Amino acid sequence: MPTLITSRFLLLVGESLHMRRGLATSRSVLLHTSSVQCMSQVEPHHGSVTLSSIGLQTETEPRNRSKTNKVKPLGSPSENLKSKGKPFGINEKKKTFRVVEKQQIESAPFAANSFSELGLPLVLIERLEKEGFTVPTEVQSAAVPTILNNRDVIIQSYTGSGKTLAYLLPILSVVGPLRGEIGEGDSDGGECGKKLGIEAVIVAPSRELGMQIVREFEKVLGMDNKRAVQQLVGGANRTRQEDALKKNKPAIVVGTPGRIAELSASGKLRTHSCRFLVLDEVDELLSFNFREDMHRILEHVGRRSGADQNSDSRKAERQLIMVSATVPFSVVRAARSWGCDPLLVQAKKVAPLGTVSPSEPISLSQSSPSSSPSLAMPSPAAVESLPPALKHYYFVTRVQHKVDVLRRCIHALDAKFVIAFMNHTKQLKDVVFKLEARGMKAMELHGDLGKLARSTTLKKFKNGEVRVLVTNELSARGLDVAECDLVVNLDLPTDSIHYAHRAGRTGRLGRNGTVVTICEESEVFVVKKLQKQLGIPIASCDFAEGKLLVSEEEKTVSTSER
Ligand SMILES: Nc1ncnc2c1ncn2[C@@H]1O[C@H](COP(=O)(O)OP(=O)(O)OP(=O)(O)O)[C@@H](O)[C@H]1O
Repeated sequence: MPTLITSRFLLLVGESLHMRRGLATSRSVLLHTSSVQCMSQVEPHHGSVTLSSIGLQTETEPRNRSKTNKVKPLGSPSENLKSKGKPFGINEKKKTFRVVEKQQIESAPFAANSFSELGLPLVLIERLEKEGFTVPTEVQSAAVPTILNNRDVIIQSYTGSGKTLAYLLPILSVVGPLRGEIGEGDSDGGECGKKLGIEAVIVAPSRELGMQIVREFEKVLGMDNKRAVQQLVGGANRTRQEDALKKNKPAIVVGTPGRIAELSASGKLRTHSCRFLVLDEVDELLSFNFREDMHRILEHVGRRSGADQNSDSRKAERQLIMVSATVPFSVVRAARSWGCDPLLVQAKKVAPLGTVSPSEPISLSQSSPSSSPSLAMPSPAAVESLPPALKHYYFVTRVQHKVDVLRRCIHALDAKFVIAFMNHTKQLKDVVFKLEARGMKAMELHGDLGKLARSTTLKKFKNGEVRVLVTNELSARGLDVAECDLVVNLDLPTDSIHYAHRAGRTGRLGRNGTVVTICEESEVFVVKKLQKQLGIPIASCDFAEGKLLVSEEEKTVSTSER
């Protein structure tokens, strides 16, 4: 064990805002607590890859959709391509944007200068501005024009990079009360006041994520238009949801696979004429757990009843949008089989899916019995699942000291919003009890809790009443708490995909964030494998005088491994 600040261990906390992802220098800087700043300016961007730059300019109408967009978006992407040459723009001047106090945006992923460059209707841009969204992120800059071009897509970009708005905006451009030209200002949501039925179905793997997506829609729609979107999540009162569907006639529904499939099977949710099907966290949705429900959804949403199952018409009826930070090859296969000439949209790249082969996974390599983490090599694509500003460390301790290390870690980093992940629900309570006994406000969040308890806990965490959220995989995907500054793995995640999603709860939208894995000596080899597989440095840490020390040797090793 190191003595205080030896040559082997250098102080870590708040160390270098410039040290990113293994670019560590051998400096030893002593700083207290995490850096605290309020606003940041985004540096001019280096430009993004455009449809034209990859030769997709002419592929504006890849299929014969039965429901083509009636409205040509203002300054549509194809026009932009011709007239400007750089449709998604290169920042020429510095931009400011809203950030949560006490956090700094280090590497904001903004590409275009404004949302108006993306071909969105004016009314929608005005709404965005009102809500403080002025500059699109890179993935939004790439995805919005591609989706407006009627293309089926897989959107893959790291956690917290704004993938929700990346699909929400093109949908709201052509569906619901904010849609362009014909429908502008028509709060009925339909041409000449006529309701068009459900036009977009968004599927998410958990209630929490479903509700979060609904809130994002509501934020953009505004108070007056909130009814255009309805949540259909499991655990909530089904009859009430059915009544609301009848009464409000929403254009967009967001829900979990079970509830959507259930309502669809009972005939209460008519989605045959639906134009958009979005699968958020698609790799999770395609897992075994959701197989039957997802099959029903993929078969029925956006398909006319009686349509020939074997014909291509099932593909032509709807636009399929798949979204995740981690896209294993199984998702590529599903996109090819359920979509029509899908494109892969990443932050700086739009490419045909045909270019992706099983040996080149888009993102993290899929763990399978035959591919142990040790065999997985780091790839540039794997890095794209994790926010660039994240720092990763691990502590070695005995199992009975884990909670104490967690507590000391929180103090050392002065972390205010902490998510601690465990694998077994039963042990969450114990951790909460121990933290509370030491005066640290903590609460548990897991699937065994009722809907009300879950949402109350989440609310308390978000508004700062609770400092530590002790949870399991339920919170690993999609959960957006901008202020979350520390993620702790009290139990090791099962694989690198789970590590990436857990880690992604911090460092959202370019903010700083720290991920600490607390493990036993016998588990260190797993951390090393994760490090290799993800292509990131995960440095060993210890405490000294209440501060975190990082092993300089480990940092060097990690850096060279990348
Ligand atoms: N252009 C933007 N300007 C400012 N804030 C934005 C912008 N786009 C998205 N955000 C905000 O960034 C946060 C993260 O967005 P979002 O949850 O969509 O990320 P994500 O990529 O889907 O993450 P995950 O992979 O974890 O689900 C949200 O709070 C969202 O409101």
